Amino acid sequence: MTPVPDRTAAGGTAGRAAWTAFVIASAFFLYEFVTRIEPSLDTETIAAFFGLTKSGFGSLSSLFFWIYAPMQIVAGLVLDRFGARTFVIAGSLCCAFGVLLFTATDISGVAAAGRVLTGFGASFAFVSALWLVNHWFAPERFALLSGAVNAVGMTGAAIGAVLLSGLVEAAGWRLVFLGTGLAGLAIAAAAILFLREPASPAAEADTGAAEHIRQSLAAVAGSGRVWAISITGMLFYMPVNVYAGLWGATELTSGHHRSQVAAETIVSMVFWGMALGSVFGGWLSDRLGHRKYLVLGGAVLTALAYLSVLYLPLSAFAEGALLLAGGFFGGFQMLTFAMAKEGIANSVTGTAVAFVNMIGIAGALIFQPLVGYLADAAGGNFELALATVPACVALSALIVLFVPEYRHPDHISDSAQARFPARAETLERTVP
Ligand SMILES: N[C@@H](Cc1c[nH]cn1)C(=O)NCC(=O)O
Repeated sequence: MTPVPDRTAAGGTAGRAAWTAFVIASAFFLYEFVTRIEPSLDTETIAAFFGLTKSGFGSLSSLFFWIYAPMQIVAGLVLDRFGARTFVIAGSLCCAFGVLLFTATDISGVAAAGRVLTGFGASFAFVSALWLVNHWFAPERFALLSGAVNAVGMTGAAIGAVLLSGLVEAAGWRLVFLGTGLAGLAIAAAAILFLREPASPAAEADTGAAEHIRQSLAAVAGSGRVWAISITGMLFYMPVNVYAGLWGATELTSGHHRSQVAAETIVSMVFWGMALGSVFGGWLSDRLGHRKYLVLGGAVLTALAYLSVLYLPLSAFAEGALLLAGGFFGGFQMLTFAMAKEGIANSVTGTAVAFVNMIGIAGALIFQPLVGYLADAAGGNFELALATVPACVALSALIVLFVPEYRHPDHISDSAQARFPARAETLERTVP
């Protein structure tokens, strides 16, 4: 067992350093979320500027994800070995320089290199934030604070998109990209000046690169429990990627005859619900000291909400309210990160979080085109193709039912042991 460092972050200098790390890492996550959606703010002008067709522009924009997804596991491995500070600084710099390169050129190949650099830097944001939360704060605060990181990303991106589209209209996309590039440099500067490394097993690690990779991957990718949780997370996250992120508005306009603006507004409820639900779910889970049945209950309620929106004759208001609820209970999928990392040693937290995230993002790369293909095969019937959304979420509930609720001793702090000895013992036991 790895000794549990003092992660109580109760106040004083340690408390300040912990909260500073939380704010900087959340700001980096929010920032990378803005950079990923930024090209969508003025697709036609940007495509025309680089002389690209719609599909060429789509490919240019999606380069972000092609580097972001595989880099997750690399990010997790290096965080566990070297700590987070260097990678938050380097990641935010790469993200920012990628945006600046994109705006400085009129050659599509150079813009593509900029997009790859942005995706590369961005890949460190989410995993670093959860790694810092894990190592700066007590284990009983992980679910709440990781949910809060998610909420910052979601609300920041939602509000940022509205603000930035206004600015793009007023000042043009290149100036807005220049501004966001500079904002990234400001985050890197804040990290250089204020981000402190927490006490973690990385500080004492002396294994060679090959041995570290072998041991960490064996602990994470070699664990059936981690695989089951990752697939649960992927299926549970599927409505966000597939419904809210791509096809939901199309289904509401074509199947439910909503206007484009009404459909976009209704779909945006998913993100607001998620922001609230990931914080509430995390808070409740930390309070109860349980994860599994909250994931299960959240998934069942999410599936019911999407089933109702897809197949019941409802008013626009009721659709919005149900998607808010679907997003809210969908926010409970953030608990899959806590479940995965808590089952194994503290020294591989970054790799575990990164693995769950990578599988979740891979789901988007599979399901987004799959639903499009199903809709085409069904003669353009999205209502039918989107049955996969509640079906996947229901499947996630079924899978998590068979995942044991288990907490490795590294993730039970001394204070929790002292306060709840019986609960600590129960959590350590494998409960089917
Ligand atoms: N909530 C995650 C995605 C996820 C993966 N598995 C379960 N949930 C998320 O938003 N990650 C942020 C990212 O961009 O990587």
